[in-house]
Order: sequence, then structure tokens, then C-alpha cells
Amino acid sequence: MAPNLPPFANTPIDDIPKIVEEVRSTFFTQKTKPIEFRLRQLRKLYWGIVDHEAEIIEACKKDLGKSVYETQLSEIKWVENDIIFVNKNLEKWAKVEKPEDIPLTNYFMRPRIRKDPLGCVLIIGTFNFPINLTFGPLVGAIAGGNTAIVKPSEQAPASAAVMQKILAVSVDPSCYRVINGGIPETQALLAEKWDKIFFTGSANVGKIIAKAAAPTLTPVTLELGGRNPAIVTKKADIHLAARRLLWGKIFNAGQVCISQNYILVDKDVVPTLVAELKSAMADFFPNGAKESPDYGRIASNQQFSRIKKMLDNTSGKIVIGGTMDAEQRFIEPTVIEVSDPSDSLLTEESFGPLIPIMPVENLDEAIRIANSVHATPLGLYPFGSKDEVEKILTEVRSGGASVNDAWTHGVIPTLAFGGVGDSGSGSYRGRASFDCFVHRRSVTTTPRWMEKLLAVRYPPYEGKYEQYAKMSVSKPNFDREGNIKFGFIRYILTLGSGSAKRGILRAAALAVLAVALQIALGRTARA
Ligand SMILES: NC(=O)C1=CN([C@@H]2O[C@H](COP(=O)(O)OP(=O)(O)OC[C@H]3O[C@@H](n4cnc5c(N)ncnc54)[C@H](O)[C@@H]3O)[C@@H](O)[C@H]2O)C=CC1
Ligand SMILES: CC1=C(/C=C/C(C)=C/C=C/C(C)=C/C=C/C=C(C)/C=C/C=C(C)/C=C/C=C(\C)C(=O)O)C(C)(C)CCC1
Repeated sequence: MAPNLPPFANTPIDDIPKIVEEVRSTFFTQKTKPIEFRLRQLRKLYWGIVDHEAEIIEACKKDLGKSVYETQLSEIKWVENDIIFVNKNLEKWAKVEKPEDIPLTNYFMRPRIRKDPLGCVLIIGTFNFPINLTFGPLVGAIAGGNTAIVKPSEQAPASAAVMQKILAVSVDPSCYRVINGGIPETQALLAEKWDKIFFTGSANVGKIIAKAAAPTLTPVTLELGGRNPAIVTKKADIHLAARRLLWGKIFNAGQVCISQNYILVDKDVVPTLVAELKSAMADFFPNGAKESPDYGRIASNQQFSRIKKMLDNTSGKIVIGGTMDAEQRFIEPTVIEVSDPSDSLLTEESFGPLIPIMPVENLDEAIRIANSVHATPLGLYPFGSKDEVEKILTEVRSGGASVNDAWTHGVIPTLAFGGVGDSGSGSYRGRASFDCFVHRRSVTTTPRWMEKLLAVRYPPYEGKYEQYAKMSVSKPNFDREGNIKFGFIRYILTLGSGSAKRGILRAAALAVLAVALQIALGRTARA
């Protein structure tokens, strides 16, 4: 029997300042700082999630038509595994760190790096992986010793209500709270003072967040969207490319910010790619996507209309799929052959199961189009030979990249995840989640006995520079042309090459030459 879901209700706007004040003042009680407290809260959150698995599954079904399998993989087990990983590593990460590269003269000041909590943080989530992308950052915030307020997306209301319930019953409510609502509630939150805002969502709202943070210089982590290219060359394995890129657009019905937004394909292999996509589609959904229990639905009528409009507006030709059902918010995985790089299917983020394919003359053209559509996308998916892939990775920027695959870099839970340029700033997950929510605070302690040595820094300065220079001024090992200068000993030891590797090669070549000479001389002597 399906579990009863808690109702979604907006937090009254008038209550928001009071809740924020409570959570903010808890930070100053120092309650969240001991590692043992953080670990205990994380462990309680873990069990809170475990105890509400059935409700999470039901909520994700209601919000997104998400299959149990996808909810387990990408929401429930994702966050549970993350908590277990943090639980195992937090003490190690939180240890005071000895910095590298400290000059000898500063050694006695015991330079070190503390990992201090930031304070009271705000986490604003999105709808597509509602639990993962909301509780994921929260795990980092708790691990970092912060207090936090979480604002789930109102576009996944069932999941938002379940998250509110889970936090209320599992963790300390004076430290961590859910505020539910839409734009007015988020605006009320943004009017408060935060020590960090962690936002996942669209670039447009990202700008609103950054603007709201600017007057108080509040740091922000922005996890935004992108128009991510996949590039398929003639040398790629087209069968694999088709299966993997199709997976990239059917998981969560394509509502994945790192999935490819469009595919640039060498014109010679377009027919093969389309045929392989057709065959992969039949393989994944033998009775069609609509009948499959594995294929999700679009989150809201608003998102459905937006995706439909994109398809209506294209000048491209649908070659696979194209059916829809507004009542069910169902959109079939749809492959569209596009011939114009300014087609809105390329230039706008579909955030749905649309798979535009654009034939190109060669790799240079593909790279040119990718760079002109979006110079700093969130993801990049090159399929081709080793050299072609290297060229693509070098010439096209992106937050992350998966070679010969769709968004695989985004499913490795302990790999830092984030955008670049306007696809986001900052990263999180695994250790990076902890780093995202702490300040690496450099600290020194100057011993009393150093006072005599430190006299060099006090006025009168007369005659002190030479003394200082002896201790602390470095000499360049490069000349005015930018060439590296070698010392005499280094020159001799490296046989005039300047590098150990080239020195060894030269020594080996000399040894071969000497042996050959010896053999030749031996032969001459015998003759
Ligand atoms: N980089 C990443 O990890 C991810 C990025 N995304 C991106 O998110 C976008 C789709 O998600 P949406 O939820 O539609 O994004 P969105 O930006 O509309 O909403 C995200 C959050 O911002 C709040 N919000 C919306 N409008 C606001 C306003 N005017 N003022 C203050 N707050 C506001 C919403 O309540 C929601 O909690 C896509 O662009 C997608 O690529 C989605 C998932 C992950
Ligand atoms: C099984 C054996 C092996 C190894 C097998 C491997 C490596 C299997 C890999 C399977 C994968 C990658 C399955 C996919 C899982 C999908 C997940 C977890 C989805 C997560 C979704 C997330 C986090 C969504 C994020 C969305 C974001 C950020 C967004 O919208 O932007 C060996 C090792 C080969 C040995 C033999 C056995």
C-alpha cells in the first residue's frame, strides 16, 4: 500500500525571520562545532532517510513519475552513501592541516590551516533530483559545522514536504530547518543575512541570488544549467555512442542539468547514429517509453509547456519519437535532426528528453559551434579517437566532462562536481562538500623566544634591509627572455641538458655510442 504523504504547505512568510534568527543564534552557541555533534546529526539524518524511504519513493513518483530504481540510485542511496562516506572521513578532513611550501624563516610560527565553519547557511534546491540536490549540500553544511536552512523546490512539492518531515523528526531543529514555499518565501529568505548561499537552479535565478548576496558580500556557490554539447566523430563507436547518449536523456526523462543538450555529429555517420538510436530505444523500451514503468514524467505543467514550445519552434525534423500526453506530462524521447546552429533546440537548455542532432562537416566545425552556442557549459561529451577527444577537451571548456559517455562524471559520488563561468561557481560532493562549507583559516603562533629575531621588522629600519634580504629574498632562476638559467653543477650533472630526464637520455646515448665504438675498434684490431 502506498504510504500517506505529508501535505506541502508554504511556511508563513511572517515566521521566516524568526526561524532564521533562531537558527543563526544557535550557531553562536557553538553547538554545531564539535565533530561528535556533527557526526551524530549526520547519523540521525541517515536513519531519518532510511525510515522514510517509502515516502521518498512515493513523493518522487508523484512529483516526477520517477521509477523506484531511479529514486533508489539517484536520491535515496545517493544521499545515504554520502552520509556514510562523510561519517568515515570527517575527522580526517576536519584536522588542522600543515600547509606546504612554508619558508624556513616562518617555520617556527607554526603556520597551520584550520577548517572553520562558515556560520548559518542557506541551501536552495531544485526539482529534478529533489532529495539528492537538496540534502546533498545539507550533508556538506552539517559536516562543516554550520547551522542551515533548506529551501526545497516548490516544483517538487511532495518531496519538499517529505524532506521537511524528515528533518523535523531526525535532526536538531534549532540547527537545521526546512522552509517551504516558492518565490515570495525565497525572497523573504534572501532578505536575511547568511554566511553562505548554496543555490542549485537556473542561470536566470542564479543572477537574482548573486544580486541579493552582493550588498552583504555573502559568498555563493552556484550550481546552474548549461547547453552541454556531445560531439561524435567518424572514428567513434557509433553503437556505443547511441546507447550511452540515449541513456543520458532518458534517465529522469532528460531532466538532468548535466545531460547533453545537443549532439554535433560528423555528417557521414548521421544515418548510422539515428539507426543505432532507434535500435537502442527499442532495446530500452520494448513496449514504448509511455508504457514503460522505468520512464519518468515532466515535473510540472509549466515545464511540460516549455519543452513542448521548444519542439514546436524548431525548424528541425523529428526522426524518432515526438509523441506527448499533456495530462500525464509525458514526453517521448525525441530525436530531431537540426541544420541550423541558431535553432532554439541548441541555444536553449531543453532540460527534458529532446535529443537534437546537428550534422557537421568536421571536428573543427563542431568545436566552433560548441564554443559559439555556450562558451562555458556544465558538461561536455566527446566521442572519437584519443587525439580527437584530446583536441575537444583542450578547445572546448566545461564544468566537467565524460569521454565516450553521457554525464558519467556526474554519477561518481565522491568526485567534485560544479560548473565553470556562467554554468556555476564552486563545487561539492564527497570531500568537496566539506570544503565548500568551511573556511580554510590560516593561523600562526609567534613564540616569545623569537622576539630578538623579529627585531628585523621593527623601526628604525635603517640597515635592516640587507639582513632581511639575506633571509627572505629569493633569486630568480630565469633570465629576462624567460629562459631557465642553469647553475654550473646542474649543467655538469645533467650533461648540459638542464633536466634530469634529458641528462639520463644523454648518458644512455653516450653509453650506447661508447659500446658501439668499442665493438668497432675490437673488430678493426682483430682484422
Ligand atoms: N548544476 C546543477 O547541479 C543543477 C542545475 N540545474 C538547473 O536548474 C534549472 C531548472 O531548475 P529550476 O528548479 O526550474 O530552477 P529555478 O532557478 O527556477 O529554481 C530553483 C530554485 O530557485 C527558487 N526561485 C525561482 N525563482 C526565483 C526568484 N525569482 N527569486 C528567488 N528564488 C527563486 C525556486 O523556488 C527553486 O527553489 C535548469 O537550468 C538546470 O540546468 C538543475 C539541477 C542541477
Ligand atoms: C559491476 C561491475 C563493475 C562496475 C560497474 C560499474 C562501474 C557500473 C556503473 C553503473 C552506473 C554508473 C550506474 C548509474 C547510476 C546512476 C546514478 C547513481 C545516478 C545518479 C544521478 C545523479 C547524482 C544526478 C545528478 C544530477 C544533477 C547534478 C543535475 O541534474 O545536474 C566492474 C568494476 C567493471 C567490475 C565487475 C562488476
